[in-house]
Amino acid sequence: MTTMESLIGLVNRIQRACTVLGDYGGGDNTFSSLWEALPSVAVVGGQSSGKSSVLESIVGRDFLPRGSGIVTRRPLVLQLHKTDEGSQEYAEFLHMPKRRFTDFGAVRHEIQEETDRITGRTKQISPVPIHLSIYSPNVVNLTLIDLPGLTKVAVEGQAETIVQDIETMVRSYVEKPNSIILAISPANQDIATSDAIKLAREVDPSGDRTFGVLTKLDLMDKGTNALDVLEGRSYRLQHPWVGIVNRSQADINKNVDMIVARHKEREYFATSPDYSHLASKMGSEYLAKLLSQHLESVIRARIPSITSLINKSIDELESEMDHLGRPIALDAGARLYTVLEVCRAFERIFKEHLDGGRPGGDRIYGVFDNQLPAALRKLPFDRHLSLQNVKRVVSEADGYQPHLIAPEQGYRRLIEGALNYFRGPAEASVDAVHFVLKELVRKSIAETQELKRFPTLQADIAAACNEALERFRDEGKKTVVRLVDMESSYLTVEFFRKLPQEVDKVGNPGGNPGGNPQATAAVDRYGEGHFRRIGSNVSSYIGMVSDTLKNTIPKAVVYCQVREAKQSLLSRFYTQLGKKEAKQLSQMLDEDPALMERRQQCAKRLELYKAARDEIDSVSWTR
Ligand SMILES: Nc1nc2c(ncn2[C@@H]2O[C@H](COP(=O)(O)OP(=O)(O)OP(=O)(O)O)[C@@H](O)[C@H]2O)c(=O)[nH]1
Repeated sequence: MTTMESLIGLVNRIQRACTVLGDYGGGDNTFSSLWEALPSVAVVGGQSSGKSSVLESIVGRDFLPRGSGIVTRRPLVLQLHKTDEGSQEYAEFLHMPKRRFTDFGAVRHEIQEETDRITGRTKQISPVPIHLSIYSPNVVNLTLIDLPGLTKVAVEGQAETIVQDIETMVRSYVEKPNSIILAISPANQDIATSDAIKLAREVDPSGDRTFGVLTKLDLMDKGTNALDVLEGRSYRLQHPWVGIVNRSQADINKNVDMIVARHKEREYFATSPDYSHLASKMGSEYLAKLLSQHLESVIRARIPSITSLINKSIDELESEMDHLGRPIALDAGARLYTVLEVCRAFERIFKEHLDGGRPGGDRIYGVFDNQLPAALRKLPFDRHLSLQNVKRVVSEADGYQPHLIAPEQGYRRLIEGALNYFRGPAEASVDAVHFVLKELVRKSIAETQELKRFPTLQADIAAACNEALERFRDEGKKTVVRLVDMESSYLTVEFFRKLPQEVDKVGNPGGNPGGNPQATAAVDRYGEGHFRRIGSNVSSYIGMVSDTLKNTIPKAVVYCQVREAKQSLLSRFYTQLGKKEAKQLSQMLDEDPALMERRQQCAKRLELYKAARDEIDSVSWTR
């Protein structure tokens, strides 16, 4: 069975971890707050209602700052730990963990000093809590949060907004559903005017989590009593009202000991004609026990939901941390490793785009299968091999002496002229593939999760890839143009060997294969049929070349561009990287500051939740 001590102690430890890691609610809303999930008792009351007195009575010690105006200007998280009878009482602040305070006057002084450290000596308020733990045999295990007293008017030296600021801060504590409200009202004032009850009614209309405390019962006018309130007739709450008699100002001035004051209070109720029937359920000691039991039962009920919040938050934070990437190491070697790792991740994605697995590589095949053949088909060979042009080229090639057999020069000029047209589609294929590759680089950079954190490295990789792709494009162009030039430099002889026979056949419709070609040529030399035949011969030669180039251009493009991009897109970049100094490497890894900040916050949060999970696990083991 989990002990009460361990449960309240558990929440105390988690609360301390929360404060150390900056989670005290109300702050950064991008994270779910663990603090807000923890049950706590918030002490609320108007100024001079007796809040400090109630807290001191519960502790049995005089340790809170006193004075005029707003004394409590930061929340005070007061964690009470019961120790063995006879052991020495001491106090500890979270902000100075090494020091044990046995002098409670010094505790008061430190609360004042620590308040001023954040708020300055002005009368400003701050939501950052002060954590104070008190270890004593005279307390019960309990955690209370003392909040600034609600006020109605700003006094000299205070900002006009102070009234609202205090209410906003107090409200932020009491409106969360896990907060138990200790609403302090003085008995010598009409309950209907109580600031504490007014606020409690707003945030907890059912009165489920409000404990009403009535102070100053001894200061009520003679002949009146507070039974209507204490017995729940004036304002009904789910929990019974508790009446309190604290030290009067005169007692404080006389330094009446708190333990003596507790005795006096007990005596007051025991002997009071009005309240003796309620005596066992009145007084600060009873209040402390009641709260402790209630807090314990609330914590017990909340543990499963706190555990699931913790586990859910750990999962979320871990996946966010994965997403954000690990923090970057400081030494040059580790930085170089990080850069290489990121580059490799990028290259992996780029290759997936080319090889399949990710889309885009198919567009390269699209260039070879559609764009190139379409461009080849569109070449203006009809114009080039029109009767008129063939006639002109052949005649010009013959000069003053017409050809005798086949117009060799004419053929060559016509073919060379036609072959030149192939340069266009060849170079266009190189360009088209270049743009596909460039687009794939852009996509791959965007898809490389690891690169997202490093805008500079992203730009460097993009520049290196584009530079490499330009080089591959140049090489690709040279190669395809060379393929075309090769076609011009040496024509396929075999094709032409067949020509005289064909000419012969055409010239000899009778089909005499042994006929004299010279004679036939001489007959047709100036006829249209002769030029048409030349045109059609050249056309079929060009068709043959076109078929060849349709196959060889893609080979050249893949060889020079695609294969190179796969194998050595970042080769030069890697060579340069090896020469870089630590400083240049760290410039490459200059993360987006917002991302760095977010990672730090996530890491802190994760630490908090893991610490909290360990705390909960440790309690479970003691069951
Ligand atoms: N006689 C008597 N005096 C009380 C009682 N409770 C508080 N007082 C006195 O009322 C005055 C205000 O009490 P505090 O405990 O300082 O009240 P507080 O709400 O903490 O006041 P601030 O911190 O100024 O908001 C002090 O002089 C107390 O001695 C009580 O039950 N009986």
